[in-house]
Amino acid sequence: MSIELGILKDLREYFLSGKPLILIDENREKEGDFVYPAELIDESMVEFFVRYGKGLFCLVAPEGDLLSRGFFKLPTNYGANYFIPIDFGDGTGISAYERAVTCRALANRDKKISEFRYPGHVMLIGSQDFSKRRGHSESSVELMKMCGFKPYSVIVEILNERGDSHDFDYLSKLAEKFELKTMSIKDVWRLYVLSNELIKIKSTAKLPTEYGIFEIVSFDNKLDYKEHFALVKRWQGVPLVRIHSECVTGDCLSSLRCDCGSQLGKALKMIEKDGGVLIYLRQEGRDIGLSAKISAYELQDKGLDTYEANVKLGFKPDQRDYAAASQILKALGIDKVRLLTNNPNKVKALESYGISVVERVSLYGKVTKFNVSYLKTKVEKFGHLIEIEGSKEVNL
Ligand SMILES: Nc1nc2c(ncn2[C@@H]2O[C@H](COP(=O)(O)OP(=O)(O)OP(=O)(O)O)[C@@H](O)[C@H]2O)c(=O)[nH]1
Ligand SMILES: [Mg+2]
Ligand SMILES: [Mg+2]
Ligand SMILES: [Zn+2]
Repeated sequence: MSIELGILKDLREYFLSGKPLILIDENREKEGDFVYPAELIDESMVEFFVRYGKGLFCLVAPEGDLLSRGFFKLPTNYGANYFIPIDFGDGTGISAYERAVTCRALANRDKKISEFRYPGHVMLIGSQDFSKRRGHSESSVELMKMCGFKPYSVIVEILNERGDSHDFDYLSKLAEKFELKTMSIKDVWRLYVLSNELIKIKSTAKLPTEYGIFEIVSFDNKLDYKEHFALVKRWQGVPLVRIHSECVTGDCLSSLRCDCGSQLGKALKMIEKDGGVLIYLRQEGRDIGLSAKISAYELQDKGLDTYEANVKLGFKPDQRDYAAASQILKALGIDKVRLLTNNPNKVKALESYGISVVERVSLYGKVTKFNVSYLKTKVEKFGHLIEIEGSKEVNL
């Protein structure tokens, strides 16, 4: 059994043992929620959520499921996906026992809104596509499904003694005190990518190029809905693979500010000769987009380096995720690669998504007086393995 399936099996047993998970959103909200399967929740778990969570007690279901059963959205001016809060049964609705009954009733797919009272005391949230929104709602529902429960979760934000919901230290102390498991939404995303086939081959055509004749392949992509594509040359054994992030300035305009264009040409030559795959990821500007990259260049013209400029603009130094690349490789029937890169983070990222990198093959681009400081920053701040002085491609 893969490690991931083992994790999910353990998690199922953990929930069945009557313990909630602490799910941490480290990127967007920087908050932690208790999460528990709606079909299992009972009075004592609701009481625990209310006593130790203290945030908004919510029941999450896929948006389409709620709409199809007649539940309706509350108006919102900022995109929150709250639905009308509900009660099941004819009591006051607020007791721990009654809120547990309401959650379990909603988890019974046959029950329509007409069997509930509203507005009630259990806030309903519609979860959306996990590929489009990576919040507590989406990740908790997907986690329920991956653990073999129905797609209904109960969540509540965890507030510390002062009522602050952004206290990671408090979360780890609470986890220790009650021996609770914690996971990040990023962990859930990785399990989701490993458990679901989100990218499939769509079309394949012949593409004669100056470097030789390749097959160009497009994909149906339900992972991030971007138009990544691949160039393939039939290979023997473990394929030579280049995972190339889009760089319009380098790849199309032969910019000398970076080494992307020369890397692309070199990679195509090597793949044409050895056989293998070039995956072209639509991740312009280390995934900040072209116009933001030009703003980053503007800051670099004023003296910031490529790392500092991203951060100054409010981005991470490198926004990229390689989940799509891993699924494209699997769609092409590849799970072992010889990877053309100087970037150790790409190797680590691919391996975290289940691709084994049997060899890293350096791919030096041109070193020019226009890109030497950019390359030095990549070595010093991103850990890239480029021997600038040693590179044969130097024309300073
Ligand atoms: N934000 C930002 N992105 C840049 C800058 N210069 C180049 N890029 C982007 O960096 C990415 C480089 O992609 P790759 O060459 O595939 O990856 P890498 O990190 O250089 O690692 P290698 O595999 O060793 O080439 C592209 O998306 C470029 O658009 C810059 O100054 N700022
Ligand atoms: Mg949240
Ligand atoms: Mg590069
Ligand atoms: Zn570039």
